[in-house]
Amino acid sequence: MQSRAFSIADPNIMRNIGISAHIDSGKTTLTERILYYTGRIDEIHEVKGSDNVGAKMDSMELEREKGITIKSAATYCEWKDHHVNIIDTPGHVDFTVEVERALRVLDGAILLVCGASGVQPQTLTVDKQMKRYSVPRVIFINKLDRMGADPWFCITSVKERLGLNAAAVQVNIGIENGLQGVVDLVKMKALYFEGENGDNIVEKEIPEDLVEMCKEKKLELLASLADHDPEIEEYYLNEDINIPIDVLKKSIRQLTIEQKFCPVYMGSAYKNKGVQPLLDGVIDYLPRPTEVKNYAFDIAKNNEKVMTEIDNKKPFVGLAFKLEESQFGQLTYVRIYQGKLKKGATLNNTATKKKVKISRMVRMHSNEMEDINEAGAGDIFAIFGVDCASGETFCDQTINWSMQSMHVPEPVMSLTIKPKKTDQLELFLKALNRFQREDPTFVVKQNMESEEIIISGMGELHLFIYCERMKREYDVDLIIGNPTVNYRETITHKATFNFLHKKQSGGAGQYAKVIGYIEPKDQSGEEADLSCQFMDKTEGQNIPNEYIPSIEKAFHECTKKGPQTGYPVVGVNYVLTDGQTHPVDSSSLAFGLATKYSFREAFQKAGPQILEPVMNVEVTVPSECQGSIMGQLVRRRGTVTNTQTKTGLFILNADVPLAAMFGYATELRGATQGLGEFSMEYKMHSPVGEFEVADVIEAYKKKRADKDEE
Ligand SMILES: Nc1nc2c(ncn2[C@@H]2O[C@H](COP(=O)(O)OP(=O)(O)OP(=O)(O)O)[C@@H](O)[C@H]2O)c(=O)[nH]1
Repeated sequence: MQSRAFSIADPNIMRNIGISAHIDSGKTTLTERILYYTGRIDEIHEVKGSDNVGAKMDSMELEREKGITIKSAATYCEWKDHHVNIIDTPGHVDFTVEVERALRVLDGAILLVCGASGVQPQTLTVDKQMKRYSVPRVIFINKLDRMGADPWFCITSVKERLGLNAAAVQVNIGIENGLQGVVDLVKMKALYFEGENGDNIVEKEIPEDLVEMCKEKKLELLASLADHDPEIEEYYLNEDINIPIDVLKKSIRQLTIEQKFCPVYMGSAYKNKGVQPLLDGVIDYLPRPTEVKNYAFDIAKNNEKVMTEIDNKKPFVGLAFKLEESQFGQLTYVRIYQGKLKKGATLNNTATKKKVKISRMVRMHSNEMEDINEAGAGDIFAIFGVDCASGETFCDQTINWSMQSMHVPEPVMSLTIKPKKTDQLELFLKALNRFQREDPTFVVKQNMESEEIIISGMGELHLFIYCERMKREYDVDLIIGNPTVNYRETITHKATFNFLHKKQSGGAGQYAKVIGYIEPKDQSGEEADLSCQFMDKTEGQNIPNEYIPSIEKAFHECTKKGPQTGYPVVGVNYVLTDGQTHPVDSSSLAFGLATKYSFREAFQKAGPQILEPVMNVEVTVPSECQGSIMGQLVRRRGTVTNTQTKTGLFILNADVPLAAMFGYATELRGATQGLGEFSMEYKMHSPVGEFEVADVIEAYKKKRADKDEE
């Protein structure tokens, strides 16, 4: 471990960037190259390389084996006197919360697109996330050395499928095996990457055969900027491509930061072509921390929205955005939104109200670290030995601010697990506890009746990875149950209730009457409203105020377990309009029970519906498998949403219920001699088909009956 004290970095020469993409697009490979060219590592190791070293960023053993990045690692490097923090974000859809967390703290991103496949399902997801957090991006079209690569097809798919105003700032020189370099359209110069690892950039004139194309592409670039920039419009209308470099760069920078434009770079990380100009692009076009607006909520002032300022003199505000268990204790990644931090300082955790002393600060370089004594506004670093959960805010003791909370998606799938041997129970619980603190989408619940542990997450692979880590890191063997889909229940129309709960024979009596209705929530907004809300619309004192809280509580209790499937109820309002009490026999207990019965009764009348998670599935197969693939997905209740054919490949998108996707990997492999690939991401919850409803209800009844028998 190296130890080097750093002085505070100037936020004006700082960039906080992430690299996001569809699985296998080459993020790890690209990051590895970036670390190499910036001098952070001396050698290049391939992701699935035969040298057994593995790329630097994939620090977990499991990651190396699988060759996929499942945990984001933060690192930093220096490029042309700039200090660049990079978060390598995982690409697989099952790990989106890691991507979201990374995007939350970044000021800009590289959106990586595979040069042969263009926009893929996960590209859509990360793009949506970038839009949600207003992250400006530059695009890198990678793998241009691959068979079938076509940067112009990719740019069209970026424009059409992501709806981005994107244009190339480069033109490739050669393609596939013949990829030689790129033309820089801003400077109108050809760039070649010579030497064993492409370290040596040689600038030449544009090759004769590309001159016309470069002129055309430069005009396209000007056209994309002209709509938003009158100065560029002049050049464009005059078809004047000899625009001064600084004028063009200034426009690209401004429009990129405003998210009105995305400059597109291209090359091949693997073949060491085009990475250094991309780094220049990060510095030239992505924002400094000082150019990004961030807000916090002032808890002392009733959560008033306040703007944080990248200013070292202001009180410290930092967000813990990622936790990792390391051999030295819990490692917490922090992004500073305001102020600076010195080792030894004491901070407040706004969520827990606990004071914490910062005794060790480090900068991470994958799984290695460097000790630092202080860090300043805008920077990203890590602290040791601080007890907190991800998403919590730390403040200087003079203020009490909270950064906005992060969007955490609902888990869509569950598994029951238990340790094979009872003496492993303690380790088993310890591991579960740790995984939960690291990952808010990994949810652990105990079924009180069966004493089973149920883990829920974002998909099969997500849960599988945790089971695997349990074995490898804690040596706990598991008994794993069948995966189940997380259904939800809702209603389709309004239904009234008028329910009297009365028990007045012997002992203390019970009397409570509730009148009102339940109704589905308004779903006209962009995102589904899954909350359940209690509304008190009573007038007068037919139900005294003291009973209202127990009615509200009982309603929320009911929504935790829907009557048909035992899964939660979503998107329902319970509106109380009137009621009745008895001078002696009414009580909170009686009103609680009346509410439960009224809800159950009204629910049956309100057109109950069971919802299931539906996935956006993308399958890529050799063209000749087209027919069988369509058939497979239709049998799995899929609805085809898009198909395309490209250089011998057939690409199909379909919405398919998650419950129908179990075992698909094996079926696809069988039908395509192992040549087919698929990926899926959660899209929405939709009503279960009419033929399947009975099965889902039956399965729930059977489960309950089995439990009763036990
Ligand atoms: N031909 C070619 N292959 C590449 C290129 N970049 C990466 N690859 C290969 O593509 C595969 C995936 O690369 P990774 O760098 O692991 O991709 P990733 O996006 O980090 O993958 P995940 O973390 O699993 O999403 C590896 O076999 C790489 O060697 C490239 O420019 N050209």
